[in-house]
Amino acid sequence: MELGPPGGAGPAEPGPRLRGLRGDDRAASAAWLSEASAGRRAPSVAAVLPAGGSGERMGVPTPKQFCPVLERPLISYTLQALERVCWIKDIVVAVTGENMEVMKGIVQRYQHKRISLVEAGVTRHRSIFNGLKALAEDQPNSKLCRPEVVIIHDAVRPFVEEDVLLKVAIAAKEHGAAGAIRPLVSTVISPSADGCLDHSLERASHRASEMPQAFLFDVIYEAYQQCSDYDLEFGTECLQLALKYCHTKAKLVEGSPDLWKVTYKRDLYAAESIIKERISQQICILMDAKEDEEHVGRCLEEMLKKELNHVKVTSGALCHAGRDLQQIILEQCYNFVCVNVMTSDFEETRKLLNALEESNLSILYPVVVISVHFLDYKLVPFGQKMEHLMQIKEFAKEVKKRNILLCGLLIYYPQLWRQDMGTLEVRVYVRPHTTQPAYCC
Ligand SMILES: Nc1ccn([C@@H]2O[C@H](COP(=O)(O)OP(=O)(O)OP(=O)(O)O)[C@@H](O)[C@H]2O)c(=O)n1
Ligand SMILES: O=C(CO)[C@H](O)[C@H](O)COP(=O)(O)O
Repeated sequence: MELGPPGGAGPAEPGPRLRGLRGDDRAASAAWLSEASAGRRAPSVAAVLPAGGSGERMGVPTPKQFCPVLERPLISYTLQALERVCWIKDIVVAVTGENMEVMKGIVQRYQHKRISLVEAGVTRHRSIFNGLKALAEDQPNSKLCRPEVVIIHDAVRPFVEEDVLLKVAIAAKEHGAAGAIRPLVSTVISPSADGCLDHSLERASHRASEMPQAFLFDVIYEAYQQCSDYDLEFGTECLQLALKYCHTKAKLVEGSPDLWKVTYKRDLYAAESIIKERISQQICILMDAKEDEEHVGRCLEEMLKKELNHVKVTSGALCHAGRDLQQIILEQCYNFVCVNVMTSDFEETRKLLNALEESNLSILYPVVVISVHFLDYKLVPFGQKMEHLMQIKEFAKEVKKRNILLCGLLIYYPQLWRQDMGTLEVRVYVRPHTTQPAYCC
């Protein structure tokens, strides 16, 4: 079952995040990515996401991959993380028949791209095998093609970044198999049948195996085809299958601490706080000037980019940037700076507020909107400008009822300074401590 536009609409921008890659890794990644973006023959890569578990350890009726975190199902964050990676061509998700409609609804609601759904199996290995089968069968009606490299990633590990995906994919191409590892948090011990300690493992020489893992498709598919029923039933390690059935020794790649698997209820709270932390680092700047126009607004944008991790900019009047904005809201951006260069009214800010209200984004978590205007005393007296801008108080009172915190920023910026953009120095705190709407100058 295939969802999303045929051929798979790629993400808007490649956005490779090569942070953390060094020396040879960086060179290999750069080569891989430049081939991918030039449409040349970079290895084709697909991903399989097992999402057919019942989440017994979580102890809630809803399988954990569908549990809401800030109103959005956990699996949607994982899909978002994978579909941002432009060189992953197809994403095959294994879901139980019972949850197939729920999953289709999620794909549709959050407009996930390049997704195909297959029926899960009774164990994780069987679910993964079903995903691989869908990629292996070159069926006439299928848009899926057999990839050269396949990434396997649990649906319940939402914080996977492009750099680790790239590292395991590159290592899999070279070694046949690769997987992310982490240092052990606790020592692993082996109990004997009488419940006493038999022996303990030396912590420093063991590692926790995490996800993502990547394989040459032919290696892991062969391993699953050869796999005994016992291993399909009780096995927990795909790297082990590649070793046991294809004699392929996996390359181990150091992963980040955020790769952990959501397993217990407390993990949902941890996931929520990581998402909130990321939200506070994301900002959308809406600028009513055109992209090529040099203005202090651009200067503000550059400064924000230095301070925050994810800055998105949409330029031009909101009526043109509407689709961009819908997408940004869909990706759960909660901080907006509306820069009014061309006008001194609130038309653009008002359109943004309307779009936010319609989206219901602020139901669970407050949205912050900063409306920025510029002042030149010589052209308009300060008092007059302030009086005009004080209308914002009324808007702010209104939208605060819907959990949108609106405030204004008036920047003194005379014509004289416009030749020298470097003179502007503003610090914008996108999560103001006060919820009192005001204009600061
Ligand atoms: N028959 C199964 C069992 C598990 N999984 C998936 O494999 C991943 C990792 O498994 P795990 O954390 O063990 O998930 P659950 O089996 O759901 O959890 P629990 O063991 O607590 O029941 C999850 O994305 C899960 O949905 C799967 O696709 N098919
Ligand atoms: O960490 C992993 C890879 O090694 C898997 O996520 C883990 O093995 C899944 O196993 P289970 O479904 O039993 O939690």
